[in-house]
Amino acid sequence: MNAPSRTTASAPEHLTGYDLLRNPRLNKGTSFTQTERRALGLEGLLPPAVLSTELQVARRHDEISSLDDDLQKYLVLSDLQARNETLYYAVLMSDPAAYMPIVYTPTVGEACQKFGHIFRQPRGIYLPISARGRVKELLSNWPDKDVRFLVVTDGERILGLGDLGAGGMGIPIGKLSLCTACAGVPPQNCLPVVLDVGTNNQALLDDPLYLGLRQGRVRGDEYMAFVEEFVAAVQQLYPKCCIQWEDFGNINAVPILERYRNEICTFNDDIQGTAGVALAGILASLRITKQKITDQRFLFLGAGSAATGIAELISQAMAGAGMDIDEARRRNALFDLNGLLVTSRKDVADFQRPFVQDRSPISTFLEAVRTLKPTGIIGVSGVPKLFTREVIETMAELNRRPIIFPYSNPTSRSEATAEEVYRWSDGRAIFASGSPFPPVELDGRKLVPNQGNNVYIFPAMAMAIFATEAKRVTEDMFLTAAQAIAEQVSEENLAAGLIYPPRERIFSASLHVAERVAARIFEQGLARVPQPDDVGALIRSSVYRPVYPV
Ligand SMILES: O=C([O-])CC(=O)C(=O)O
Ligand SMILES: [Mg+2]
Repeated sequence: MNAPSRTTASAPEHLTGYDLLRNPRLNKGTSFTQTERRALGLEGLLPPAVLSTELQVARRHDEISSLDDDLQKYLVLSDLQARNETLYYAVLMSDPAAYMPIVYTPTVGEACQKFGHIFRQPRGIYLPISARGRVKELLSNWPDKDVRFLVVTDGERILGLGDLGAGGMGIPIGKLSLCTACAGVPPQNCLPVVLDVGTNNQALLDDPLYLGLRQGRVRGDEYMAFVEEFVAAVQQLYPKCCIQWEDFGNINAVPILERYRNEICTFNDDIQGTAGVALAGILASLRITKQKITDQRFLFLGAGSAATGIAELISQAMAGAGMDIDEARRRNALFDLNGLLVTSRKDVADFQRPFVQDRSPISTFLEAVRTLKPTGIIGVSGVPKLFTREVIETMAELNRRPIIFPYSNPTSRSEATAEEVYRWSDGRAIFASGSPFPPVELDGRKLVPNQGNNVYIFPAMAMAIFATEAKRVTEDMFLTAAQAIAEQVSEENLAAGLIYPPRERIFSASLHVAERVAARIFEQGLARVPQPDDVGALIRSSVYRPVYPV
């Protein structure tokens, strides 16, 4: 059944001629009909042929596939977004598996690194800390007045690439493109934001083309006051808006989430979204190994907020299966630059404490694997190549089907490649990486690597929140999302080692997740709309489709 669905909003004002062609939300390019051209003063401004959306999509597809440089493809797509928003989404949604690696990881990482050098047209809101006291005024310049989903970064930890300052804007833009393309959140309700508090990246500070504030990062009380002003302004201007925090350094990510999670509708994607996708992958892996979650032990490479976020959600799932929560947390060990996090270490932060092991220090990751005998290792270090041959071989000796998740992004930061992990484990590893890898041939078998990326979570979460006007985002919603992803993996997929729904089907998979999460939001009494009889129909009727306004 086709529920009525939202398309691009039609013009409140009646634009004509070039004003219409230059309005990306209303522009149809060569798809304007003869009647529209006559009525809207477009005759003569367009070549005479009228093309269907399908042909327009095919034209862009041909153009993009003829380019061999991914950054060029990224630029073609972002120019399209600035020119014809409907067509941009029609292109992305026509082949998400092909276009995600361009508008998202890994290519978006390069776009952020080169931001000042490739800048063309503005998108989103830039809030420099020099505008403290006027944040609401700046935010009010955004043309859309019903912002319901906002992704914000301060650029300090962009993927695994580090501090990219204002160049981090590429991330909120890319994440929100996927909220629309993968789960149908209407673009007119989305807002990308950068909090520009300076950068400590000297190469950027020395680059004449750098576009952010040319100063070191502001920290401490002044920083928090700026964040506070931002949150208050968002609350006043857009009372139904959810704030997604993205790619903040640990030093701010953890306190910001703690400060606001019980006050407003908000979540941190790197902590909670990544946790959801990791747990989903583990739940599906257990369907392959026929083991229980309470029999698992995980060792994390990296002990930042992504690691503790995943470790905590796994612990909650173990506790849900009957295990004591403290015992569950001890089954998730963290390893960082200074070794295993053990009780005798003096440099443990509060957010890491639940996972600290009561044993003697271990200084190498290989030794930690040998001693703790994990069933799975998860890489969230941002440092490439740390899952060495010995580490993978040891995991394969310890486990018939070792779980190996090098999650760091982009591809250049992955703890191991798919090919390495499959080769060193004789094809037995259950592998998922944050950024995509191509299929691997091993002894005549074709192995298809999984992409364990929070893209399976945050667009669906955004849609559930949008449709229900949720008041809060709870851990329980991420547990539900993880289960809703894992339950969609077919037996046939599992037999081929696949632990996530195929990316080709990410739209329908996300709508399923959104429906399950929305149902949970109603159950928890967190919705601000009346509970419908059919939550699926509510989701479907909230979904944006890339169809031109009539
Ligand atoms: O953006 C991605 O691909 C996943 C993510 O949140 C990160 O690595 O920070
Ligand atoms: Mg991120």
